[in-house]
Amino acid sequence: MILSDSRILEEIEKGTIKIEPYDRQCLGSNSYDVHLGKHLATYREHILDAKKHNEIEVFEIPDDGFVLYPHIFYLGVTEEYTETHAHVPFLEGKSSTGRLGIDIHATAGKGDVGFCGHWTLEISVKQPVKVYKGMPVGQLIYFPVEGEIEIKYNQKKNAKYSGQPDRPVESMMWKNKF
Ligand SMILES: Nc1ccn([C@H]2C[C@H](O)[C@@H](COP(=O)(O)OP(=O)(O)OP(=O)(O)O)O2)c(=O)n1
Repeated sequence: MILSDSRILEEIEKGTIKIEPYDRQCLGSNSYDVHLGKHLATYREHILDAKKHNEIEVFEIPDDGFVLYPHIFYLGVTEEYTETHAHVPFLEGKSSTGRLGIDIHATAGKGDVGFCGHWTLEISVKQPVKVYKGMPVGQLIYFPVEGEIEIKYNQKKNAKYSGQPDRPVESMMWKNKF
């Protein structure tokens, strides 16, 4: 089951879903449109190492847009800060974004109950494409959860991406023990 527009509105009123900034126009029949924040980032090194802290270079998208290229992997961020306290939020692309050859996540679309923060986007493109800050880029959908959650994401000690700021956040895989 996915929450409908009226159910998303009810949860916003209850405070179990928070979306800031919020605009009623962005609420679809069963999703909420999120927008590209003003910062993008790329990794400093060409060869990444899953055991190491790979650092990123953050830069601002100029007012007249920024061209993304297929051979470069970008991290982006949603303009929206969200909190989801009782449902599982999923970040999906928009069809209009997909039709421009833009993927907004590499493998992780699922969020966690209790996630609070801006969403980091894992962006790759099929052909060069100019993007703009504030453009609609994805949509959040919400699934009800079966059963009690023992520990919500924002209560977990080792949650790596809790409270993400309005800038892209690099992989914290290096914090995993393996
Ligand atoms: N494209 C995405 C997908 C998820 N998230 C956020 C919402 C999730 O609640 C949080 C953690 O996502 P995962 O559980 O997939 O991440 P990890 O398992 O790598 O991290 P952790 O060990 O902290 O759970 O990151 C994000 O910012 N951007």
